[in-house]
Amino acid sequence: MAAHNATHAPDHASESVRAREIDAEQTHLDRVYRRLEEKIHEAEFLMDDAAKRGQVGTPGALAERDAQVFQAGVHLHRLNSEYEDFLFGRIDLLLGKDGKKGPDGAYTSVEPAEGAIVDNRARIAETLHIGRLGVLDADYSPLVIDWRAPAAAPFYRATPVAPGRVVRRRVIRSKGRKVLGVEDDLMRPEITATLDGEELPAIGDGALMAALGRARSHTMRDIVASIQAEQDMVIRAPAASVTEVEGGPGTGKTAVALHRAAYLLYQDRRRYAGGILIVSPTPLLVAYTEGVLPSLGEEGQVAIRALGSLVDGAEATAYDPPAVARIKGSSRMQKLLRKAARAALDLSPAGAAPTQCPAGQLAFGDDEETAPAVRTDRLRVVAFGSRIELDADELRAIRQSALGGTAPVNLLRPRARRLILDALWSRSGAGRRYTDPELVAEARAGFDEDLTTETSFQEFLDAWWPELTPRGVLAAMADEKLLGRWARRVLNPREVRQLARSLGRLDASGHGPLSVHDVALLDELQQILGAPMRPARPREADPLEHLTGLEELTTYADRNGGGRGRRERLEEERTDYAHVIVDEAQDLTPMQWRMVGRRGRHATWTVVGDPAQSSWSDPDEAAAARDEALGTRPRRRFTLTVNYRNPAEIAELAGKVLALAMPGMQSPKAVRSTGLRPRFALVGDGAGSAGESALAAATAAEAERLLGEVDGTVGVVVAMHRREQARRWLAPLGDRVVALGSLEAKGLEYDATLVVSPAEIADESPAGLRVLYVALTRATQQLTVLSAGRDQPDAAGVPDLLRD
Ligand SMILES: Nc1ncnc2c1ncn2[C@@H]1O[C@H](COP(=O)(O)OP(=O)(O)OP(=O)(O)O)[C@@H](O)[C@H]1O
Repeated sequence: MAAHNATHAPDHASESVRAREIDAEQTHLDRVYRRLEEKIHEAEFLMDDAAKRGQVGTPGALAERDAQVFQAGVHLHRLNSEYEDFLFGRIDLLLGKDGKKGPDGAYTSVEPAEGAIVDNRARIAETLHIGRLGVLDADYSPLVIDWRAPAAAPFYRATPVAPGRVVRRRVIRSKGRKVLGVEDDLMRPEITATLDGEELPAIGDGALMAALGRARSHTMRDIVASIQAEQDMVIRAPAASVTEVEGGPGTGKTAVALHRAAYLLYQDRRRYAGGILIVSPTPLLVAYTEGVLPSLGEEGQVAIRALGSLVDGAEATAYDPPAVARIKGSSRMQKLLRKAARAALDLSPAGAAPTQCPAGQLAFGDDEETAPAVRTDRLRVVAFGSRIELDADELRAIRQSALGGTAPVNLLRPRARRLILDALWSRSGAGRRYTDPELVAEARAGFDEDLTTETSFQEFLDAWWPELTPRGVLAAMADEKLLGRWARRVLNPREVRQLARSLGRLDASGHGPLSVHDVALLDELQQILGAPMRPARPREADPLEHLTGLEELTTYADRNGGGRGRRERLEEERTDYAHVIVDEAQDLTPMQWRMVGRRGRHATWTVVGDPAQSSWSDPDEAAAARDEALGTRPRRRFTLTVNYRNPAEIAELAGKVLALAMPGMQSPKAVRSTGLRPRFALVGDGAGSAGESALAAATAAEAERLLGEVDGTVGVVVAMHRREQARRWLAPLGDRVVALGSLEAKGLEYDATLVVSPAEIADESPAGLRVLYVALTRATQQLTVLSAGRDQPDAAGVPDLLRD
């Protein structure tokens, strides 16, 4: 933790020293921009030149041209993106142990040379500026070091306890091309250091506190200028295998995960051209975080997806009450879905069990409306002049035998077809007419050909072994009687009823509102059924890809119009990633772990979470599913210990719920305090609609009061069933206020938070106390807890759950 632990020098510098230091940084920034402009011109020239070479056809010229286009495209893509604080940091370093320089032109040694400090006096031997991208001067000396480069690591890692070569660490604040201020931390306050003969001054109040004090908007900001040492260790951890990060609320897990994605791309762009997937629990958190990577200069290869949007063509919009969520998320569903997918074959529209099959119960491929009215309880064919028939029992036996394999159900159809032909052939007795095996084989080939080219035979197959869709099977499970049969020894009758009712919101073809849990079931079914056999979509030719074969240029093209749609489609089609980052991992249900696991079978992983915030009721079951998804890959574990979000006053109150929810679990240490204690408010008495309107009035009044207190956003957290109500209550207050169901608050933060009826939130589900802990840890400045009768508040309005 660099800035946090740093001994901060009092601001001795006079205004003129401050102005001089700002001027010096301005001069450097001007130089950087001049160099950037030169590079832009160079890149444009190269692109132009490369286009001309395209007309020369020799292989050598083409290879050279491709390399040039690639380089120029990378430069243009990066340089064309104007960043507000392109340059944000600087370190002043002592002479290194050896004289070696890295590829970025900086000395590589971490430790100072012997004799670098004499009698507590030292000379600054190297000054490095840190920015969002690396920029070399025309003579290859480093003007700006990329924040992800090894040479930038001391900017984040140096502390007064282990300062290495760093004497002064400076954060530069700028807007556009203008430097506004600097904040310094001295890592070796005991020494007097000189730079170019002048004493090194220290200015400002430290960068971290400045960053934390800023008002929050509806989107997250990057933290490149103030990443702390323990966070930096995670961001720069080697990519191999699995990196697991735990830490309490506000410790920067989400921020670290996003910065790690940018770091991995910087380290090994080619490898991660295979894509990085960031899985977020809710669309709200996706919207909150998705601006961070572009601000770090990365967007092309990273897909941030909510759990409910991981399956193409499905989008979770519905909410499942906890009891239903528990059934759908449980790993017991695997067995049930396997059974349902196989049994669903029996439900063909004219199948052997028509009474069990409400019309249109299943979707058959794309043309469900024109499903043929073919009998599937017997098969009659005419071959070699005689009639052959298979009855219902024989067909059932054939189906059972075909399903004996483990292959996906839709892919077993050719096998079933072969077994039917075998049975018909044997019934025909034709094989016995020949003794010569060659003649037998010839007759059999003719027999098969005659039958399989018959339209009626194909129609029978289509009806008897229809192509099942995940949605169709899910919809079939809404029939309680059928579901009860399929779920025998897996779910109890009450669970069967709850599940069937919940799936009843889907129409016969499985369309209708899906929940985040349904999406994981669809993914599992997709796996069980296998991809429907469709003609491959013709791939669109991309002129730039044709030129270079390299992803970076595609990103450049996307930025410059035209290519974006294509990139989004590529993301949609991609199901296997090179690296998977799971945010709020404690919340994934076993079925969701299976869904996410399938997207990273060959990936390396970063998994961040906090068990104390888990809204899943059976953590052991989820842990087992997580182990299965991550396999036997070795794991590297990190813990983040400092809460950067909540002031100590709010963290302390939340700690009371933590003690109830997870006895013995340590709260992270809050890094600052505001002196403002959380406020307790009460809803007036009243039952029924009077009580409801009192709650509405008190919620709106307190939200309005908080709006007056803070510059940024106010989050109002209510129990899930009150979400819609609360949105209506708060609508007149404008868009600085957001109403959130308790489960939607995950990962988000607001300047002020109003938590409405803690008891109601805690009673919502078996994990309710942990969900309440999440709600209480969303505020960066102020927190109000509003209690109603069920909260049993004391005279001061403190609800029972939050009393000592
Ligand atoms: N080093 C830092 N410098 C400045 N701000 C930071 C730093 N680390 C974290 N923050 C800020 O602290 C807040 C909390 O970070 P983040 O949301 O990543 O925490 P989290 O561990 O994911 O929290 P939760 O578990 O509650 O979702 C964010 O506003 C983030 O920008």
